Amino acid sequence: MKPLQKVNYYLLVLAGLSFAGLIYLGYTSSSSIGFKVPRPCFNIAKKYPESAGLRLPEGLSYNQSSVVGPDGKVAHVTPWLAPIVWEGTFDPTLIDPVYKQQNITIATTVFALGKYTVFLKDFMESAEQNYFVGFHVHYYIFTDHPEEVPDVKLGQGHQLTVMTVGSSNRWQEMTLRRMERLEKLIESRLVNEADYVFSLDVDSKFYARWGVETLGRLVGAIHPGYFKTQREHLPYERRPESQAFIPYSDGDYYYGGAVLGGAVKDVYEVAKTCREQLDIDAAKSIEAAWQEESHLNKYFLYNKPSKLLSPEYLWQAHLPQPKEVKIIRSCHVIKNYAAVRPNP
Ligand SMILES: CC(=O)N[C@H]1[C@@H](OP(=O)(O)OP(=O)(O)OC[C@H]2O[C@@H](n3ccc(=O)[nH]c3=O)[C@H](O)[C@@H]2O)O[C@H](CO)[C@H](O)[C@@H]1O
Ligand SMILES: [Mn+2]
Repeated sequence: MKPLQKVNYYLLVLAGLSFAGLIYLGYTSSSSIGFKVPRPCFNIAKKYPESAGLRLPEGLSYNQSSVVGPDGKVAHVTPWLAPIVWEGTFDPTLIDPVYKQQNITIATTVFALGKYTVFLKDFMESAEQNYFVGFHVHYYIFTDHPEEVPDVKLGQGHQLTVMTVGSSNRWQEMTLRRMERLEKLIESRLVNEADYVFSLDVDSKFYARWGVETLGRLVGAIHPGYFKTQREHLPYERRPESQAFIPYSDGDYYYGGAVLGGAVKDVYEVAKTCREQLDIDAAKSIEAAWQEESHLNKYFLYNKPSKLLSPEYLWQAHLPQPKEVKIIRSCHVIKNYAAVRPNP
């Protein structure tokens, strides 16, 4: 090889190595705590702005979104064009095979502390009939009574881990600490173990399919009690001293605290932010009107979910079923508060 050819050759090798290095960095440095990067593309967050989140500027004046229009028809999209999942908006025969190809795992956290372990059997048995049947599901059951976790036969691809945690003597504390525990679980395990995560209330039962149609970057469920309510009457936290404060002039949907889901990375941001806001409130001895549900509503107001689940996915047994709700997929059971909660 002539000297000039040699230099060219070395330059080519160097360029090749640098290119390989760049690809490697793209794969490994896309997130600070090393989230499982969605398959073949790297730096997806940079490439697709949607992954960076849909923020609403504070102080903006806009009309409230309606879930049921004046014609009695339900809305299938939000004003920021996120789908609202209702019966008839998706086709299981098409959507299941599409998601099957992705070989995804859906982590699901369920808290059953104190006397709430009584809800586990019905929750788990009905989940096994309806919840992501045929997909990889990993339940993480948080409880202070591990011996009370029922032995429910799990379907193919479903597994369960019991997470033993300390007890609390206030029910508010048990529900409030879910955000912190979810944040820690994501950091320690879910970053490597799952693609999506749902955090669900245990005092409920599944009656119909809850599947891959519910997956998205950031997912919330419209609370069944308030989907026809004017914004000024929504039960948001209204005291400016709380971090969950939302002014009467603001707000669109009211989301139930019983459902939080999405891609692991996005749910991590919710859990971390809400935990921080809850800590600030606690230091000021203020507890939001509906505990973490109030903080979740604040988060979702300014960081728009990419998909909303209709009240089909979060119903309550004491409510009459209106004509807009064709099917109830998951329903909160009627509970005797005095019997299951340690304090009023
Ligand atoms: C339908 C809906 O959106 N429900 C929300 C609502 O009332 P709920 O009456 O549904 O709250 P809840 O009593 O079910 O508590 C929320 C969850 O915390 C856990 N838990 C609670 C108490 C206890 O002693 N042991 C225990 O394990 C359990 O997983 C339960 O499902 O407001 C709560 C906070 O105020 C939560 O935001 C709930 O998600
Ligand atoms: Mn509940």
